[in-house]
Amino acid sequence: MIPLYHDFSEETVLVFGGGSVGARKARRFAREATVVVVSPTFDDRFEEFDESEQAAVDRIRAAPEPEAVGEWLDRFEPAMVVAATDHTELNRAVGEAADERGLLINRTDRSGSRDVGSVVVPATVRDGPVSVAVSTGGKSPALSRYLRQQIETEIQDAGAMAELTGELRSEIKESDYSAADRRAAVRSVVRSSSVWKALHTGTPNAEKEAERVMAAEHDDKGASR
Ligand SMILES: C[C@@]1(CC(=O)O)c2cc3[nH]c(cc4nc(cc5[nH]c(cc(n2)[C@H]1CCC(=O)O)[C@@](C)(CC(=O)O)[C@@H]5CCC(=O)O)C(CC(=O)O)=C4CCC(=O)O)c(CCC(=O)O)c3CC(=O)O
Ligand SMILES: NC(=O)C1=CN([C@@H]2O[C@H](COP(=O)(O)OP(=O)(O)OC[C@H]3O[C@@H](n4cnc5c(N)ncnc54)[C@H](O)[C@@H]3O)[C@@H](O)[C@H]2O)C=CC1
Repeated sequence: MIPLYHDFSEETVLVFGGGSVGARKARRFAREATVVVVSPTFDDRFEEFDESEQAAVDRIRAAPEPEAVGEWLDRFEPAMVVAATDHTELNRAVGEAADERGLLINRTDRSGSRDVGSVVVPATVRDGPVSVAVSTGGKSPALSRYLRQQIETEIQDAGAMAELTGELRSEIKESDYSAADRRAAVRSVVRSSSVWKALHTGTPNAEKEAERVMAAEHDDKGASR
């Protein structure tokens, strides 16, 4: 399996099953998508959603039979469907109906090899625009979760570093740096312990420090030519 990132803004994600797993997936996709959850019962976790999550998640109380699943997909035209019920036949019908319509499908009750369009939801860590996704190929979701917790501390302030180097990249694109010098300059900043330190301590001079590191790298290169 090969990880890709998918933009769900302006899209609908349709979840079948309002148990603990349905709640977790609904919350995950509510970050970007409009989420519709169809289920006869809803777990208490739905009550713990914050305001923006509540606003993005519609709950519909219904218990469709497997033959009726296609109608729900046609009604909401989702980009992705999540099968998260405890009803295997229904989850299978959701998978088939999504496949017939060429929609992405997440079978939460399955691991192992998958058909085209059948996707796995990884454990995800975020810091601003930076995200790290972990999957064990379905072998051990608990390990994905554990590794996600470890990575959380590793990527502290990576979001601020992404913003900072994003700006510097645009600036030096306008300058007379060669492509090779540009790469070396940005690399020197993301590897710089002094820039990371400035970001960790929240001092306002991270940008100045980054510019200093870049200029030193540029001078070094100039000197060696
Ligand atoms: C294939 C996959 C399909 C998918 O859902 O996309 C899948 C399938 C299954 N999970 C099961 C169980 C558990 N899942 C979790 C947790 C998570 N599961 C997630 C993803 C995935 N789970 C996909 C593969 C990811 C990968 O490749 O690693 C995470 C990462 C993302 C998320 O769901 O948001 C989220 C952690 C999020 C976080 O914390 O960051 C825990 C841990 C816990 O709850 O503490 C347990 C109990 C412990 C255990 O079993 O390991 C079962 C058995 C059910 C049963 O026994 O009935 C199946 C079905 C089967 O294996 O057949
Ligand atoms: N991918 C993952 O991370 C995990 C997946 N699982 C799998 O996910 C399934 C669900 O797990 P939980 O949420 O813990 O179970 P749960 O029992 O808490 O929730 C199941 C939900 O499905 C609903 N449901 C039943 N029939 C339905 C129908 N016809 N249409 C719509 N909704 C219906 C129930 O009302 C309930 O809200 C399990 O069967 C298991 O195979 C379990 C744990 C983790």
